[in-house]
Amino acid sequence: NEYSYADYDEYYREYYTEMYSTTVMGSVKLYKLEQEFMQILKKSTIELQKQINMIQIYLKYFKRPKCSNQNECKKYVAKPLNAFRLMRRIHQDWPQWLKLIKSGNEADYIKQLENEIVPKLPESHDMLEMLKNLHRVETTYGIRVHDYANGKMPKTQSNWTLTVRDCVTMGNYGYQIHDYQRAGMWYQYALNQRPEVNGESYKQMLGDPLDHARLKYAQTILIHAEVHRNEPALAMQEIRDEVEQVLSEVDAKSINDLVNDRLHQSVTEFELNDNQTTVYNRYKHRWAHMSGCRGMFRQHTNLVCRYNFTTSPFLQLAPMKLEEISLDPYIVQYHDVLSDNEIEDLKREGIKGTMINGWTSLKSSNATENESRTIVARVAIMSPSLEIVQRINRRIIDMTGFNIEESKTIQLAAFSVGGFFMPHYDYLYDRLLDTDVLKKLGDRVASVIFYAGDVTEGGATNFPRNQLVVQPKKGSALFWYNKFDDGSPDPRSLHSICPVVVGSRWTITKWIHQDSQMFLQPCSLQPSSST
Ligand SMILES: O=C(O)CCC(=O)C(=O)O
Ligand SMILES: [Fe+2]
Repeated sequence: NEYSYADYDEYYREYYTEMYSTTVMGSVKLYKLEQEFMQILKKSTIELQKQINMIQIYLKYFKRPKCSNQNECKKYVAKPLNAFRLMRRIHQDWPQWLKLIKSGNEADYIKQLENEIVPKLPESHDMLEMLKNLHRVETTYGIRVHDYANGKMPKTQSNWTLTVRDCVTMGNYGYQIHDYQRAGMWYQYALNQRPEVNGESYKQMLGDPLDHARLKYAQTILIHAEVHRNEPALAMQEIRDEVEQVLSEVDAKSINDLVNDRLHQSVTEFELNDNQTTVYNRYKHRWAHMSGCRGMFRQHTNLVCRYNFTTSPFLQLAPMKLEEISLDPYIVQYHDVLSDNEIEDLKREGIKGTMINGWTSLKSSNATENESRTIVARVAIMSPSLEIVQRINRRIIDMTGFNIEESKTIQLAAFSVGGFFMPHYDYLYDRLLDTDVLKKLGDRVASVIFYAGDVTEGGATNFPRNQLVVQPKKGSALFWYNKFDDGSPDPRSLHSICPVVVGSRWTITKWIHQDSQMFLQPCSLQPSSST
């Protein structure tokens, strides 16, 4: 399988290009870029002001009596020196003034904007990725638009408010992906906002967002109603085309009447159907994933915390705090297994190396240009030659008793807001075992996830089939089996990651492969043997 350069280019872009939207660092870069932009704009006002001052002086100083008819003009130029001065000014001075005015276009600040800001602007796929992330948080947690726009997350309050333009953009995204329920709520919210301070000036420059929102809202109302009346009869896109066609033919007043009528109802039809249109309810596991993320699983009690002394000789000296999350299937969380310093070392090395985009799925061979794949995290595959990686591998051996001789890399992942993973199995079974590396290593019998940080809100590891969620806790590690002792896959190991709501989520993933374990006793970890 050799890559041509063209393929490699594509590969490079897909996996290596850092987007602003997918990491906190990316957002920091954007924040700095905006500050730079503001600096340059500030400079531009000074330069422009200078120019304005000069022009005003010119206008004042060279003020002439206005000649409103032929005779008056004649009278002025009849004085010979006036004619001379007129000639001289126009011949000598005016070109200079023209130059001054034109120089505005070559001003430093414009060059700076072009050279330093424009090349760094985010592209539309970057913006799209961010909208996907926000939409995922919104729909997974069922956050109301009013709350979202005011930073009120299910568990934490953040200090932000979205502007009308922000809300219309959220609406447009919903509309674009056929989520008319969310689109309707965002448009409605935007249209109900009081006019912004300086709104008129913004409108002049950026256009009136509400003009557009009014029409979109009307379209959304009709599409939403039609979709619910008529679900299987027409495809979404057909309904949309039809509604857009109909509304392009009616007068503005009818649209306004429709919009105004709806706007003043306090609870809209959109809100009433809260979980009908999200994609999640079409799939059982997706639904369970969402329930878990929303905190709807029952609480598990009767489990214990204890110290693990037994897995390795080392543990007899430094036992690990172990919390049983579930006995069957066996899922445990080790606490305080990574120190803050180790975490810092690891992140530093990870960031220093190459981080690549972690995608939701492999690119299918018949993928079209804008296939709906999503970046879930930035990932670094870290080499076992690094001291910190050796330490962590040592820790994994101590914790689990497994042999990881053959696969000593570890994977660092950074998820930013919206970062997630849909329910999946870590075992490959017969899926990818035909690749050389995996043939050698064997399937992934067990998985270890270290939490390299706390997450302010969201980001739980979710086991939908067991109705269990585990919130990341800095320095702790989660361990579970993906397969039964006989090597057959355990479907209860299905797991997912709830979207990050606030903050970022750092983890280290280690898959424990089958073949190194041939001569070990995986059942030594069963709770019966260690209590
Ligand atoms: O980070 C987690 O909680 C789980 C990660 C995961 O499922 C994976 O890397 O396979
Ligand atoms: Fe996984």
